[in-house]
Amino acid sequence: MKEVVVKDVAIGKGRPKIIIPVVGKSEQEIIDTFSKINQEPCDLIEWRIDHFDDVLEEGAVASLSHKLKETCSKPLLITFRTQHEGGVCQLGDEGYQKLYQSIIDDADFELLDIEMMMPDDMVTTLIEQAHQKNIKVILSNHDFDKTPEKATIIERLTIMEEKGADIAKIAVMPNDKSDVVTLLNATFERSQVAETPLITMSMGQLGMVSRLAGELFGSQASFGALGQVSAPGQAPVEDLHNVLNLLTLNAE
Ligand SMILES: O=C1C[C@@](O)(C(=O)O)C[C@@H](O)[C@@H]1O
Repeated sequence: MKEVVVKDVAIGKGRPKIIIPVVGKSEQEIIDTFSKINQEPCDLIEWRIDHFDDVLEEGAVASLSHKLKETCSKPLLITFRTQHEGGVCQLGDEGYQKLYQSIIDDADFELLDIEMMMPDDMVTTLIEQAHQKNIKVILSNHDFDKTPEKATIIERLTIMEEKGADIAKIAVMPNDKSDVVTLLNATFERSQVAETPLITMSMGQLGMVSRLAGELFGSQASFGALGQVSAPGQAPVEDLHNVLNLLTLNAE
C-alpha cells in the first residue's frame, strides 16, 4: 500500500493518524479552536467548512484558511459535507464544484475531501485540479441510516481508488452489532489489496470500537473530538490517543 505523506505525517504507515474535526460557525470560534489544537495530541485537522457561517461568501474560506495556517501549521483537510451525507449547509452540485474550485485555487491546505457520489466528470476535474496544486484527495462516502452489505462497501472503496483518490474513506451507521462486524470485515478484506490508505468507521456508540481498533482491520486514521463531535461515536481526542497507542501494532 502506498503511504500518503502530508508535511511530516505519513498516512498508511505506523499507528492510525488522529484527525480533529473543527465545526465552529464564526471566524473567531474557528480560529480559537485551531489555536487550542496546537496543544492536542493530533496529526491532522479537518475543517468542516459546511458549518462555517460565511462558507458561501466569495473568497471567505480561502482567506480564513491563511489565518488558520498561521494559527496552527498541522496538515489541514478541508471538507464540505453535503446535506445528503450528513452536512449542515444546503448547496447544489454546481455550487459545490465552484466552491471547491475557488478553494483549490486560493486556499492554504493539504488535503481535500470530495464525495464520490458527486457526478463523475466533476469528481475527475476536481481531482485533477487538486493534484496540479499538490493537494491530496480523500474520496468519501457516508451512510447515516444503515450499513451497506460488505460487497457494497468494498466496491465503493475500490471505485474511489479507481477514480484517482489518494485515500478512500467510508463512514456507515450500524443498526446492530453484526453491522459493525460487516464494516470491519469489509475494511480488512479491502486493505489486503488496496493501493490507497483507507479510513473507515462504523458510527454511533455501537460502532465506536471501529474508531479505536481500526488499525487491526486496516483503517489508517480516526477522527477524535475536541469538545464538539462532527459525527456520532467520535471519542474525545485524549482518549482516542491513549487507546490508539495502547492497541497499536506499530509502536515506535
Ligand atoms: O468523513 C468524515 C468522517 C466522519 O463522518 C466520522 O464519522 O468520523 C466525520 C466527518 O467530519 C468526516 O468528514
